[in-house]
Order: sequence, then C-alpha cells, then structure tokens
Amino acid sequence: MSANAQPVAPVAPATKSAALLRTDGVSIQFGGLKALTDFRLSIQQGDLQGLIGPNGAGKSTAFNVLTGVYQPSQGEVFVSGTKVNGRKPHQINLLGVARTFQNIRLFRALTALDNVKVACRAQTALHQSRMGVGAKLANAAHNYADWWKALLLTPSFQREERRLTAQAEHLLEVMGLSHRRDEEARNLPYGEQRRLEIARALGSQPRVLLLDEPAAGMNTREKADLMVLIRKLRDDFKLGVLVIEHDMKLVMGICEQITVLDHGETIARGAPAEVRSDRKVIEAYLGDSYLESHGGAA
Ligand SMILES: Nc1ncnc2c1ncn2[C@@H]1O[C@H](COP(=O)(O)OP(=O)(O)OP(=O)(O)O)[C@@H](O)[C@H]1O
Repeated sequence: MSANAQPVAPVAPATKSAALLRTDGVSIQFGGLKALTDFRLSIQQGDLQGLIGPNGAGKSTAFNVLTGVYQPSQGEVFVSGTKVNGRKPHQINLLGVARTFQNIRLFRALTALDNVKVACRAQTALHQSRMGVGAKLANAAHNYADWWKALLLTPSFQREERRLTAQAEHLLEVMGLSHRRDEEARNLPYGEQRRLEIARALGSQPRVLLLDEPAAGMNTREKADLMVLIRKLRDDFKLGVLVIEHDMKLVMGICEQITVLDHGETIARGAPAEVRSDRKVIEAYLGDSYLESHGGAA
C-alpha cells in the first residue's frame, strides 16, 4: 500500500451465515502473475454490487473463482455458508450461483426458448442427482423410466415438458423476449442475446446472479432499460447481484456498493459517490476527465 493510500473498507459487516456468497482472502496466480490478491467479498440477498477496474484488473478472474472455473491458490469461497473450494461449476450452480459471460455463450443454433429450457431442465436433473447410493439407484431407475416416458410421450413426460416450457416462457417474458421465443439465438440482435443469457442464467433458479459486462455492445436506450431490469430482477427473484461493467453510468446508477480492482488488488470499496471521488480509483481507472465531466472532487 502506498504512503497516501487509505485502507479499503471491509466487506459488509453482516453475519457470515447470512452471506449468499462470500470470499475470504482469495488469491490466484497464473505463473508469476498475481491475477487476484486477498480478494474479499460478501453478497447478501437484496445486494446489488459492482466490480470495476481497468482491463486486466482481475474482474473476470474473480467471477471464475466464484463459480468454480478457477480454483484459488489461497483463500476460501463460501456459498450460503458452504465452503465450495474444489467444487465444479455445475455443483456451485446447483447451490444457487449463476452467471453470464463477457463473451456471450448461448447455444447459437437452438431457439431462445430451448436455450432457457436447457437451463431449467439441467436444474431439475441436478436436483434429482443430489444423492446417496439409494437415491442413485432410484435415480437410475427413474432415468430409465424417463427414457421410456419420453419415447412413449407418456402423460407425465408431457406434463414435465409443459412445466419446463411454461417456466422458460415466463423467463423470456420477464426479459422482454417473448417475441423471440422460436428464433435461433444466433439470429437475435446483440442486446437481446445478452438478455437471453440472463434468462438462461435465471433458469437455474439462482440466489446469486453474476453478470459479466451485461451492457457491452448495447445502445444507450438498451442500457437504460437494462438498469431498470437488473433492479427488478434483484427484487422479484430475491437475488443478490454482482455486476462487472465498464459503463460507469450503469454501475454508478444501480449499484449500492462497488469494489474496485487494479492489478488484482482491491484498491477501493464503497458507495458510488465514495468510489468515484477516490483518488486511487481516478488514477487507476476513471481518469481526471471522468471527474471533470461529472463535477466530482477528489
Ligand atoms: N487462464 C489464465 N491464464 C493466464 N493468465 C490469465 C488467465 N486468466 C486471466 N489471466 C490474466 O489475469 C489477469 C486478469 O485478467 P481478467 O480477465 O480477470 O481481467 P479483467 O479485469 O476481467 O479484464 P477485462 O476488463 O479486460 O475483461 C490478466 O493479466 C489476464 O491476462
């Protein structure tokens, strides 16, 4: 820490058990590169937090650690109090953490509806596979029975299909995508593909939603709509939300707490007003021009 640096605010003082997602001193290195150092975060239900910083600061790496794509070299990650170090991404998803990606990762040749249905179905299947040996056998028998049900289009198979379709249709509606229901994902405009990714993430019925640059490539109008939508999702689905975003208007406009990374280190954390007038944040990321154009004072 430099001589004039202020200590970073501690993570929210909420009880540990209340946190939906929490990290404790997480660090990760790639060879000699420290991509993330002593990263601390705590997300509760109802939170809408931001994670910002210059290119290469470690934001996506943080998401990858939180979702089990990368294992931390040091430190611990907890989902609703359960330590998840060593768990696979789908296991962490089952515990209630869903994400979108900086580079959209849809099933491009599937329809919008099927993209969301896949996530709804995977969630159902994952719940069925929380198992002991007895449950495993029951599950295998169940899967075998399901195979026959699917082949014969039995009433119970059709009922389950209708349930998944209704669930996926509801999520498309929430995301303003009902009119794209039967279109292939690859044919949707970019902004709608981003919203479809969010619908798909919601299909896994998460408690925490991690959005990696959700507004990238959107026009001003789409960004304004997205801001309203993210807040609504947080409230209606009772989520905790963490957003990585370079669009400062969006981040400062919706987030109640913002963590700022630079070279893997947390250089600031606080409310938007505190963060945007923090000298370290201005130097590392926002630049004096941001300060001038927004009339702030360091
Ligand atoms: N799998 C990896 N192997 C080696 N280096 C990596 C790997 N993943 C990330 N890095 C490095 O870690 C650092 C942080 O990268 P990261 O993608 O997390 O930054 P970021 O803040 O998300 O940047 P951006 O805003 O450009 O997306 C970068 O120097 C990057 O090159």
